[in-house]
Amino acid sequence: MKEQIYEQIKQCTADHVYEKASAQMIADALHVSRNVVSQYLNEFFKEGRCIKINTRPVLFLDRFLIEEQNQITLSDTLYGSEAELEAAINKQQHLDFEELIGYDDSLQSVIDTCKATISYPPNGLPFLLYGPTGTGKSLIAQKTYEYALHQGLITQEQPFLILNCSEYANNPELLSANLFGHKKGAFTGADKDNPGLLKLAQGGILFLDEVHDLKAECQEKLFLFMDKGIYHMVGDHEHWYESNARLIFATTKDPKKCLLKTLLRRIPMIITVPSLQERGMRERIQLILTMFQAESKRLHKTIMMTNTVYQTLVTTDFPGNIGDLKNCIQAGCVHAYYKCPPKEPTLVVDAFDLPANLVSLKAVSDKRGALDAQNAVLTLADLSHMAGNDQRQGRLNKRILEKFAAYEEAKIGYASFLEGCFAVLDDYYDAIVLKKRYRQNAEFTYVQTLLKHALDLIADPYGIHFHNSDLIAMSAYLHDCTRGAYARNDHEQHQVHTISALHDLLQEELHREYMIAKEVANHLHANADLHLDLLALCIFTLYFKKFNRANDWNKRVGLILAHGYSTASSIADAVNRSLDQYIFDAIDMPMNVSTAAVVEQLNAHLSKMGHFEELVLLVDMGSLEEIDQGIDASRNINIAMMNHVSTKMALAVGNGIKQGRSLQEIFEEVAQAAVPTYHLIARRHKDPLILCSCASGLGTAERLQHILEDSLPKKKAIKVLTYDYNTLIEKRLTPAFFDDYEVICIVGTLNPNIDEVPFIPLEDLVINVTMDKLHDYFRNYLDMEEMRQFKSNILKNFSLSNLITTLTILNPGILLEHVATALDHLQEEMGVVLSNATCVGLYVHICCLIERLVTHAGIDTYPYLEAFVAQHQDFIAVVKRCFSVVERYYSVEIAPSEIAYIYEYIEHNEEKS
Ligand SMILES: Nc1ncnc2c1ncn2[C@@H]1O[C@H](COP(=O)(O)OP(=O)(O)OP(=O)(O)O)[C@@H](O)[C@H]1O
Repeated sequence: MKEQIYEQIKQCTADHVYEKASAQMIADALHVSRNVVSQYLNEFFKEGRCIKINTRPVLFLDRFLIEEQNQITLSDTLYGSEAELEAAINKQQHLDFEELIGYDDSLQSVIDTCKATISYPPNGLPFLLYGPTGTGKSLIAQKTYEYALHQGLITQEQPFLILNCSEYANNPELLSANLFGHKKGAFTGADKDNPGLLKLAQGGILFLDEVHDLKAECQEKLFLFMDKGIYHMVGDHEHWYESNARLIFATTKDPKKCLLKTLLRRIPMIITVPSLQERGMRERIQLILTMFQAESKRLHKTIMMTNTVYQTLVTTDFPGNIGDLKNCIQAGCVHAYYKCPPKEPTLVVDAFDLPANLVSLKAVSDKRGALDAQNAVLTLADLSHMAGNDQRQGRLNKRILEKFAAYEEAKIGYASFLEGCFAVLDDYYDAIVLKKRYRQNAEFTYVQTLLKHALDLIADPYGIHFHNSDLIAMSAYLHDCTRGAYARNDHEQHQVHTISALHDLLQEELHREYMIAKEVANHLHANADLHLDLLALCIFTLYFKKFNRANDWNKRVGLILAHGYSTASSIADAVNRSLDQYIFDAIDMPMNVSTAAVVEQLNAHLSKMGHFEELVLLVDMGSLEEIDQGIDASRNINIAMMNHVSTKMALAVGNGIKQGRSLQEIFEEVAQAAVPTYHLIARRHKDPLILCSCASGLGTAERLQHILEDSLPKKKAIKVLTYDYNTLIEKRLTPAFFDDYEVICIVGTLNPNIDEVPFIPLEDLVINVTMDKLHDYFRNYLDMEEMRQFKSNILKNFSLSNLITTLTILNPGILLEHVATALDHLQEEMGVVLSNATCVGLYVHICCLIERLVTHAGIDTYPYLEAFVAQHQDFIAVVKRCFSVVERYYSVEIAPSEIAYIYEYIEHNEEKS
């Protein structure tokens, strides 16, 4: 509802029917309560969207529309009356030439010349406006005067006077008398002195319209005045009179044919004013709009027109140009006004209201059919859209195309062409941003938000940054693109070839900016259905180049080519972002493509890249020679390649490119730094571990494991595992084992000699010689109290009898007795005395051995068994003898493999002793 009310206000403002912009009238129109409307209107006023005119009733007008229509910025939004508002507008305007439609387009050069000529020191120069009737010559002369006034060239007291020479075509004497003045009695009827217009225009401007009707004699007199500043009044040939009036002439006829050469020589500037036909469609729509607006204001009615009327007005070739068009519109409004009931607020002008000679009845009925089908009744707001917004954009497009035409015709070089385009964009920016000539309505805000999002997403990562005001200018352009399609297409139809040539040039020369523009265009199209046509794409490309003037992205291009779903693009994106510049493009390749396919993709990519001089190529794998040979040889470029890609490296290369260093230098440095270094960091927490491994077999080890587990105060903190003795000595501990465990020590019967891990012989635990070592090995894992407990448990659990009881299922007392006796025999027979520790070790080992044999789990493997048997026959025989009682008692047989281990014990004893 709120926006509906605002729309109503906008409509009333657009149509100049201010009296309908009161709360009551709007409430009636929208069938809502007056109070609701009033509340919203006051909100608009507070938000600064509406102007409030404190009359009775109070009126509300669309502030932005008023500002746009008058091309001003209002500081106040509250006025006592309409007159007060008008005065505020007039005060700000000081517009002079800007009031002319086409002032910065078709009339631009006309106006520039007028300004320059009238300001020429010391007193300005005369000039002649030449153009068909009704093209605005009188108006331009009038505006020149206002300009001179505003510029302080003349004062308020110094007038603008007009002499239309054609009015005196049949009475040249009277013309002369009016122009130069006359003395009393100079001719019949001259009953008093007349100073003449030249004198009256002293210090100001005298506009001599239709000057071709000035007789030769008069032209000569005028020539003398222009030459010497003096003249005779009619009837007084004795005195010379002086005037410093500035002269402006106008004619519809060829000046060379209708003016004396002498006079013509005195007029240094002949300014040709274009006909209505030459004004182009946009200006014509603007003219129609302002003329209808003027009528709407005058008649206090909203004006609409049928499509037929509109079509007629835009297509008819009016011989009397703008004057005729105006007459036609006025006549149409007058006709419609008489048909319209007095209280009807809207005036619809239809084809029958126009002068009969303009519209053939057939055409009317034909167009009526089409009209009904389209239900096309146009409001002035529609016209405003078609002409107003589009005008600026159209001008921008036109000027860019003019620059391009000059480039194509080799009148300017590429650099000047670009600079020229930037200047055009700057002008557009001035018009939109500095002069605040853009109406920031909801639709505009929407376009701006969309564009900002697209630019942040797409352009920003490439280092293209812009100010908010640039964004407003671009949004205004985009906004216009979405609107005045009608006028644009009409106007630019014949320029399709030029536009496509411009497009090709920019794609080639500004390839990267072009690609960004294209991405933005695709984004806008996909997300908001906004369509950028080819020319708009070119304008966006130029904008991006303008924001990025300092960098020549298109000279050296970087390309990352890597396998994987988004490897290359991710690296390129990261580097472009961190260097804040568009350095790398990326090609992502599937994992399993051949080098030939890579080269094919590469060439396809390069062919789209336009003109560049150096290519820096980073590929993740593949032969550089093959790639080099595959690159399209016709490209006249330097190539630097590296078959290695990482973000760090791409960053270093990118940095070198950004700094403008030579490719040789960049790559040398990068290659040197590319040698990889490595460092393994194992931070994972490993479990501390005691490993039990016994030559007496896994069973012994497992029992040992249980004793140790029982002895440890914190069972879970330190793990106890078993490991097969033979595997251990053959294969050692694998590195993976150390990855998982922190092996504190190996406890067992025989030393497996693992370098990295200390060994605690079982017997040492029994005979109690290892307490210091235990302290060293376990201090990192046990606190003082735990250590004390651990040691005391070891003492308790590792007494020989306890150990044997735990390790075997046999009667420990009998078993130990047998083993001790047998070992005593052995020492005797061998003539050796084994150390206490070795004995204890052998007790344990042999007890376990016997139990294994009893339980049929004997060890029949021993590395190098054959060699042992061959070399140690005697020892085997001695053992057999000494242990014959044991063998018999337990009904077992000690195999050579078992004897080999006993041998090792004894041999170690020798090493120890
Ligand atoms: N650029 C313009 N913008 C708006 N209105 C214009 C413009 N040019 C002309 N007009 C309007 O067109 C009408 C004809 O203009 P004007 O009388 O100045 O033309 P002219 O060339 O002097 O004609 P003539 O040669 O017949 O004297 C006027 O009502 C004028 O206000």
